[in-house]
Amino acid sequence: MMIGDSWTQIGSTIAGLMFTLATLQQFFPHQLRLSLQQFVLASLQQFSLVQKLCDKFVNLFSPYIHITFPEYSGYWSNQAFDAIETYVGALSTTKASLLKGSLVQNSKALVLTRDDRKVCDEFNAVQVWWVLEPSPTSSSEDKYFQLIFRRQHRDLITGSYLDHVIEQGKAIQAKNKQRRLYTNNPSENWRSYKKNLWSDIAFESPATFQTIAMDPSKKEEIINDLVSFSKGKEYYMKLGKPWKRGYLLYGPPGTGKSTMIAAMANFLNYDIYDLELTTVKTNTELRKLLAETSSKSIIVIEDIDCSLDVTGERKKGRPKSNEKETEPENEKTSKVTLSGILNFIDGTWSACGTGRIFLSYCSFEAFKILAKNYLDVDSHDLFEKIGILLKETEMTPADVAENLMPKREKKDPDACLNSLIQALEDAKEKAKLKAEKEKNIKINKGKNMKFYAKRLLF
Ligand SMILES: Nc1ncnc2c1ncn2[C@@H]1O[C@H](COP(=O)(O)OP(=O)(O)OP(=O)(O)O)[C@@H](O)[C@H]1O
Ligand SMILES: [Mg+2]
Repeated sequence: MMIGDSWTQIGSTIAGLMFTLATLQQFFPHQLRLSLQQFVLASLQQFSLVQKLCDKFVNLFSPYIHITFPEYSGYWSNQAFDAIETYVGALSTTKASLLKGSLVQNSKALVLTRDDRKVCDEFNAVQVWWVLEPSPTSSSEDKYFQLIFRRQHRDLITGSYLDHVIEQGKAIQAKNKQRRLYTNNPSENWRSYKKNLWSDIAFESPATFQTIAMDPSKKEEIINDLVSFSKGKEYYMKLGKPWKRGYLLYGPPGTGKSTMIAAMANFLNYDIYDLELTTVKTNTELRKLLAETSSKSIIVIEDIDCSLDVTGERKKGRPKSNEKETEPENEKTSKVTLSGILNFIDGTWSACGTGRIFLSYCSFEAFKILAKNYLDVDSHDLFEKIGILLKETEMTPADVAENLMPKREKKDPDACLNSLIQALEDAKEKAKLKAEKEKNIKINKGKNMKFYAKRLLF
C-alpha cells in the first residue's frame, strides 16, 4: 500500500470522528458545544501540520520520487499534461484489454487508448509508474498525472525519459490530428479583435511519396532530405540558423508539383499554408501573415514568378547600417517584393543542395510507378513499346495517369495500356506536325526577309 493511501484512511477516520462529535453536540449545552467545536478545529489544524511534516519526513527517506503534472497551469491547459495523456494512453494499447475509443474534434480517425488509471512504463530498463488522479484542490473534474520512480534514477527520468515522453506524445498527437489547409484572407477582411488572417479547411489529399511518379533515386534523395530536416531542430539551432527549409518546385503543368507538396505534408504530418501573393499588398502584411502560421507547417507560394513584382525590388540597394530600413513611399499600394520573400526565407534556398526540384515529363521509370498505382501491374508486353514512345514524345504524368485510369469498373490493363499507346502516338504525330509548321513559318519568314531586302536594294 502506498503512503498516500494510509493518509486517505486517516483522513476518513477523522471525518468520521467529526460526524460523531457533531451528532453528540446536539445533546450538550451551548457552552460545551462551542468548546467541542474549538477542540475539533484545533485538532484538525494540528493534524494538517503533522501531515505536512510527515510528508516531508517520508519524502526525505522514501525510495520513490513523485512528480505531478496538473491538467491546467493557471487558466491555461498544460501542454505537458496533454502530451503525457497521449503518451500514456498509447502505451501498449496492443496488449491492454481495457480500451477507450474517442473521436474528438480535429482528430482524423477513431483513437484507441488504454483506459487504466495506473500504467507502468520502462525506459532504459528502468521502471516508472504513471497514475492519473482527480485534482484534490479543484471542485471541477480537473486531473493530474503523477510520475513515480525510484530516487536513484532521478537524472535519467527527469532528463531523457521526460523528453522522450513529451516528444513521443506530441508526435502521436500530430499523427492523429486532422491536418488543415489554410489560405490567406485579403487584409480588408482582417479584424483586430479576431485573428482571421487565414481561413482553413480539412486537408485530405491522399498523395504519398509511394504514389508519386518520378525517378526513384531523386525521390529517395528528397525523402532523406526531409527526414534529416525534420529531425534537425537542434542542429539548426547549433548553427544559429532558423529551422526552415525552402524548395523551389518547377516544371510544366501536370508534372506533379502540387502532388509533391501534398505528399510532403502527409509524410511530415504538417499543415499547409497556401499563400496567395496577389492578395498581399505589402511586405508588412506578408510578415503579419507569416507570423500567424504555426510551426511544423509547409508554406506554399504558387506561381511565385507570376505573382511577384520583381521590379518592386529594393532599387537603392541595401540600407546602410545606420539607416533604418523604410518601406517604399507607395507601400500602401505596391505588392510584395522579392526581397520581402527572401528575408523570410533567410537564404535557405541557396544553402541547400536539393532545394531545386525539377518535375519533368513522364519518364519510363515514372510510368512504371503509375502503372503499378493505377493498374497494379509491374510488367507487361506493351511496356517496351511505351518506353520507346515516352522517349520520343513529351507527355506529363497527369496525361499518362488520365490514360491509365480504367474506364470500366473492372481493371483491364491491356485496354488501358493500348489507350496510352494510342495517346502517345497521337501526341507524337501532333508534335511532328507542329514542328513542321514552325519550320515552314521560319522558312517563309526567311524568304520574305530576302524579298524585302531585294526591294530595298533596288
Ligand atoms: N509525378 C506525378 N505522380 C503521380 N501523379 C501525378 C504526377 N504528376 C501529375 N500527377 C497526377 O496529375 C494530377 C495533376 O498534377 P499536379 O496538380 O500535381 O500538377 P502540377 O505540376 O501542380 O500542375 P500545375 O503547374 O498546373 O499546378 C494530380 O492530381 C495527379 O493525379
Ligand atoms: Mg499545381
